Amino acid sequence: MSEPLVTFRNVEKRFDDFVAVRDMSLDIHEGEFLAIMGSSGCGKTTTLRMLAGLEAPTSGEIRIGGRLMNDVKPHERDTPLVWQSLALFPFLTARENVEFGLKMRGMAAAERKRRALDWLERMQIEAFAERNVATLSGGQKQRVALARSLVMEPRMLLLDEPLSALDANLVIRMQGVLTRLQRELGITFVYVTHSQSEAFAMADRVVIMSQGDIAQIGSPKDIYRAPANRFVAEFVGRNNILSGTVGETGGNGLHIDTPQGRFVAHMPETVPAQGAEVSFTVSADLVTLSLTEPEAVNKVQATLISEEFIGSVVTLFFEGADRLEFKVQMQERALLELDLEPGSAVWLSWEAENANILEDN
Ligand SMILES: Nc1ncnc2c1ncn2[C@@H]1O[C@H](COP(=O)(O)OP(=O)(O)OP(=O)(O)O)[C@@H](O)[C@H]1O
Repeated sequence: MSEPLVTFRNVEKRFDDFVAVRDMSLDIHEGEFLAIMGSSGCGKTTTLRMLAGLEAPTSGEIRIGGRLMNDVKPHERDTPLVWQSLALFPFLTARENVEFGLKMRGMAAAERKRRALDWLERMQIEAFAERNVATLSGGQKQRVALARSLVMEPRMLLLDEPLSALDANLVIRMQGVLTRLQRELGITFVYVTHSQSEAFAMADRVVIMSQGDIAQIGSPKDIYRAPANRFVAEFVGRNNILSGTVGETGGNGLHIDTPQGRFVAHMPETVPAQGAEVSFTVSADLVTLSLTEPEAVNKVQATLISEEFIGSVVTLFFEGADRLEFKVQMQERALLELDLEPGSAVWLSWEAENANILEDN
């Protein structure tokens, strides 16, 4: 693979005694869409600000295109940042804001106007081109800010919650617009968000951060199907997490004894010793629900507690032995055929290959 565009090597950022980013090592490749996700205060924005040159790392190295960037000022970089609270010029129109950078580069008036209008149109706000930005809504301003950065066709764009002020429908539309543009233009996107659906829908790779550390880096599918640790498993998606001790190994997989019964998981690359404590996850959409006892290796009896509908997908919450919560996700249509109500007793089952052993508990 070619040299990464960006490398973080053992980067730490401290504010006095507080460690906001700890020993971060990360490569970002040219043309990649990388999302950084995590709960509030985990260090996402600090990471992005270091990349933009707005904060200097306390230790470690950040390189862009091979060049050491630790002390390079923001204006000497080709890495514009689109913020939650964006610094548009309030006394200019939307179009003038978008044109600003091109004007600074000395582009002729007609050409920069054409380009600014083109980008405002792509962001679906051409109707507001001649309006003073101070009179625009938060979501309209966010799109002007995106147009203003994209019109410069930078090599890399840093985005901090750029869609946070938009309503749900517009978020989905803008996700489509941004991913298409990113692929077409080949710009490297580093995109900070606390929204899992946004990160997973758009990014090639997702970095999950927890209290200044990287908890996992991987494709959305890898992180969704094979969370590496309990933090990621709880943070991402609808995972069932079971814990127990390793029974005999070999044969058809790893046997794990838990308070809910003995289960079989497919053999992980590093086989834990007999008697070791392990946890494994099963995605809620990989659990099968039956009214009668199924012919399955892994099965539990459980009682329905509640249901949660999001669009046509429903998540069912069950209680199993030892009061463990189980989640099952299915299409609403399939649920209707089962005719369940709170208190209904069912069987839940899953394949051994869908049990993912956590690398650390
Ligand atoms: N200039 C600063 N001085 C002191 N502490 C800071 C400073 N900037 C950030 N921090 C602290 O560092 C931690 C990480 O902050 P950061 O803004 O990177 O979090 P985040 O993951 O982007 O959170 P959010 O999703 O809430 O924006 C927080 O605890 C924050 O209070």
